[in-house]
Amino acid sequence: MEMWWLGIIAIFLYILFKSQYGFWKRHPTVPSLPGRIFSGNLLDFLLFKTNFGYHLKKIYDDPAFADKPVVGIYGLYRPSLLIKEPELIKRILIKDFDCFHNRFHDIDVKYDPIGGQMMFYTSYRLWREMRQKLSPVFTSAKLKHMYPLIQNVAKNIEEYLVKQKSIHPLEMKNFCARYTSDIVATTLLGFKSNSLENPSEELWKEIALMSYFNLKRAIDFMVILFVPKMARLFRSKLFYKKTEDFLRDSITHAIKERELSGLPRNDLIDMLVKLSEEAADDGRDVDKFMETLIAQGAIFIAAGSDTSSTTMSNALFELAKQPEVQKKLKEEIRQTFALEEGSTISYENLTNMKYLDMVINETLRLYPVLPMLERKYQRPEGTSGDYSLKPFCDFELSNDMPIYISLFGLHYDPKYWSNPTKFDPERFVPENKSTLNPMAYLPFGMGPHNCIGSRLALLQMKCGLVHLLHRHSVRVGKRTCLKPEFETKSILFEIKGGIHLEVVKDTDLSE
Ligand code: HEM
Repeated sequence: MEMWWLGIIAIFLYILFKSQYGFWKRHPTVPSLPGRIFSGNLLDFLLFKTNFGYHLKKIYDDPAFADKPVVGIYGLYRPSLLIKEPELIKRILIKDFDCFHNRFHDIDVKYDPIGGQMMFYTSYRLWREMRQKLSPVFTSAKLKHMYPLIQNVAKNIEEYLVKQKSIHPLEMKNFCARYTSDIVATTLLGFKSNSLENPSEELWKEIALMSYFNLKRAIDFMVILFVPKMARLFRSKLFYKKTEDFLRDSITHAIKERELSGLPRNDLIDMLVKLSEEAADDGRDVDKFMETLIAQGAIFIAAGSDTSSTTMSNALFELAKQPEVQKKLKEEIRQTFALEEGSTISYENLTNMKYLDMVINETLRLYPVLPMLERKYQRPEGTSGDYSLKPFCDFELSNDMPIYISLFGLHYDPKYWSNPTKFDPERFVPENKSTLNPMAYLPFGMGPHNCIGSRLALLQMKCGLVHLLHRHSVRVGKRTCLKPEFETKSILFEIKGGIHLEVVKDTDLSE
């Protein structure tokens, strides 16, 4: 009898999935990939053979969809759209933001109050409040104020290298991650740490754990990305329990300390203290609101370190492979230091370094560390009807349909970039900028949801690279893998096994 039931359920599921996977066939105006039962178009990704960003690029590059504005895919069982046409991307990210103001992924706030309230994951209402209130942390004036703190950490890496042998093999991802972790400590949390000299620094260890994906965490991310409603069933949370406890304790501690000391530092914690006071004045439940504040501190720590250290180490990898580019950058660094006759570079001079800017832009093009953007269509309140993709495609998006934009695909598309696999900072020479299609280059996203920390990211990466390359060069060594593969479990686009280079004191370059 029970077998009968199982059989009926299996047939029911089969018919359901079959009808689901017929969606794009029923909408032939959209070119699409046929979906496989249960995995849709995600089999390789589900088997960890590929990273989701890389997987989307493969679909983007499929010759069957060359010159197509959109491609219909199945995210597991759900019909979703990959958008390729830059003008349509502009509509989704900017012009029609009121229809696309939420990302598709979702986290159950009751089950995961920290993950679910983070600015990156939360829904529109809380996002808008937090984005408005926290944007002032990243104004030019605030960054200028933070600059000496960043500079101290950057000088520290220079001094650390000076103390090493003349040829020093280093795994750059790890090295840069220690640097960005020390910057998070000083600019966001208000304390000094030195994870280069002291690898057992707690913050560094916790940040390293945040970017570590074991099988369970990789599955948790898949659930959050594709079947968010099942997160509770799978017990999927954004962070490991240990990381969550650390974030809760350290951010609460930093806020309480600052309240007690009353000494402002113009950083994130000052802003969180201010928001907590405003919440008390408005009669909000302060304890509950503290979780909301911790969530914002947590996303800044999580998003602030790994993205920047990955990009910095990717830049060093390309510089090591292309000594001519490195030479040109080092000449700019030398000239900029010479302007000030000392061991430091002012904020203005650093932000005026054109070639450094070009090198970082080109690194972010080749290695968009967050390789895709996502949104979902939601009817604005009080309206009815679906969203038409005309004149690009005769199709209407229905409510909640997921939308993906492949940064990795766009950044390598020969329609927008000549010789796209070549690392060539000259593409970003200021005179060329007007010829680039802004929607084909989106390393920090675009529109109201764009990266709130992009200016801090650029500042810390530039300052770190300048001090690293001030008296040293990087070169390919015996352990360097010149054809690297990418992590398949991580949500970020990271080189597998790290980036092994040799750091050479400039006087010893001839060796
Ligand atoms: C190289 C470094 C970085 C890269 C490439 C990067 C990239 C991105 C991208 C692509 C997005 C999604 C934008 C969109 O959906 O349109 C994003 C969002 C975000 N990033 Fe970054 N990011 C970096 C560094 C940082 C830093 C340093 C912080 C904070 C200290 C930060 C905080 C955030 C937050 C909070 C969001 C969500 C913004 C929102 O939804 O309103 N990121 N970032």
